[in-house]
Amino acid sequence: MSGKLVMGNWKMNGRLDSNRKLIKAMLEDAHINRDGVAIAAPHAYLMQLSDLLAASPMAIAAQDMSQFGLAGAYTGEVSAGMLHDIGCRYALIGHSERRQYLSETTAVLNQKLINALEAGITPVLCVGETLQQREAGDHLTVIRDQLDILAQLAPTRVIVAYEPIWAIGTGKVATLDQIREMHTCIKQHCRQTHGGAEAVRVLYGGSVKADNADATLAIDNVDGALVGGASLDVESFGIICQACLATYA
Ligand SMILES: O=C[C@H](O)COP(=O)(O)O
Repeated sequence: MSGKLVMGNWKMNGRLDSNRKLIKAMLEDAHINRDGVAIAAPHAYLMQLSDLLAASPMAIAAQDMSQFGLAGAYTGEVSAGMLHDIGCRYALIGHSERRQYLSETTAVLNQKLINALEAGITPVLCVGETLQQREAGDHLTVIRDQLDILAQLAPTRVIVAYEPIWAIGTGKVATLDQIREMHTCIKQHCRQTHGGAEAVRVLYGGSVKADNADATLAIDNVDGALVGGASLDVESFGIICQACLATYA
């Protein structure tokens, strides 16, 4: 898919009934019900979304996957192969909330990236700095270190999501200059480490809302958005999806 991608990350939210109502409303909005829009739902609801979206060009995404292989004695784990089997096109890898609460290491994330690619799923590697790292002037170094995991992988099959941790869920969206600087850094680093700058798509995430989507998505090197809270509200999400279409040259 060329063009800009909007991915709604429901995080740990949803119930069968409310999912049905939300997806029904999304299917009735032409700005949402189209190619280039994906929903990352909790594992428990991915099969429901696969069924509800069976006739839609919208994609489903996983919020994580097992570091372990295709099958085996790994109680509670969900493998990349299983996620592909139920129709997942994308999977978030290393979201900052998982790095924070579940202490995901670089080695674990590297294995998850490999598992995703081997299963035919496009991984979305989430990177971002803390406010303390930014205030110390370390934000570029932190992101470059997080990107090094991609050095051995095919750049055309990986998406990066830049999410300043201090902007997630806070309503404090990064400034246009901050976003421009970080997205440019990510593409330059990818060009230097594995010659894939043009191929690597970079999404922005961190308090993307209806009232800031136009400006955010119009920035060079912003190839789409990873939307948390606003993806649970069909009106807001529709405006963000519309902004994505409008800013795609
Ligand atoms: O995955 C989504 C990001 O964590 C952003 O979440 P947010 O839009 O609620 O700030």
